[in-house]
Amino acid sequence: MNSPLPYDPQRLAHCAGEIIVNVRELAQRGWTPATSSNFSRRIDGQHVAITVSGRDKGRLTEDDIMVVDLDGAPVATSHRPSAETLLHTQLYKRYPEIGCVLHTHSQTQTVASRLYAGQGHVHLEGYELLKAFAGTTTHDTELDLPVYPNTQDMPTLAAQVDATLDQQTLWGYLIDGHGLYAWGRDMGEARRHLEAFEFLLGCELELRRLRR
Ligand SMILES: CSC[C@@H](O)[C@@H](O)C(=O)COP(=O)(O)O
Ligand SMILES: [Zn+2]
Repeated sequence: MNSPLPYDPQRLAHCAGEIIVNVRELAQRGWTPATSSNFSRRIDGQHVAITVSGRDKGRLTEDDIMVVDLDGAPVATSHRPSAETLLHTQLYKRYPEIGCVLHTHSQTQTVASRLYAGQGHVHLEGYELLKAFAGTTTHDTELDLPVYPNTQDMPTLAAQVDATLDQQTLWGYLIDGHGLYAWGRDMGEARRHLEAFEFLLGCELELRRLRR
């Protein structure tokens, strides 16, 4: 007899469904080129649904979503999780209220990451859309979106993210030449944050072009 699963399969099906529907829309905008990007959703206090490594994120099915524990180890599956699983699980581990992490590779995100890598952050100030970030109630605010150097060494990157999180509340960050991570308490909030960063980075790039 098969041993029972350590998570609720109905909850997994719900999380996988949310990922499939939302990521299809993000992919249609061109934010997940060439199998890039990865996505996850918290199932419960110890388990996370995450995309299988290397899959075409624009055509996800239930077989492309697997379960890992908060250390990133696969649970009841032989699939290989995203190469960047640690960047997801570090957030779920640190913040019990976080329910969703979205990572995309749009052109706007990637170009902005290149332009602002030297500075280490993108300063965002004076935009009405800053109110899209949870906890912000006025446009009269500012935030620095960090830009970390790219590396294939996930523990190194995760340690840099952790160090920043010790200093300030964040809803996302850029990786140089790579893309954006954004998160939230549920899919809707994570997606709102992702879309807000995309829009604000687009504004910064356009302003830079016009001021040249
Ligand atoms: C296809 S290049 C992009 C990858 O190296 C990586 O950055 C990425 O976002 C997707 O990796 P994955 O292992 O499929 O989750
Ligand atoms: Zn990536």
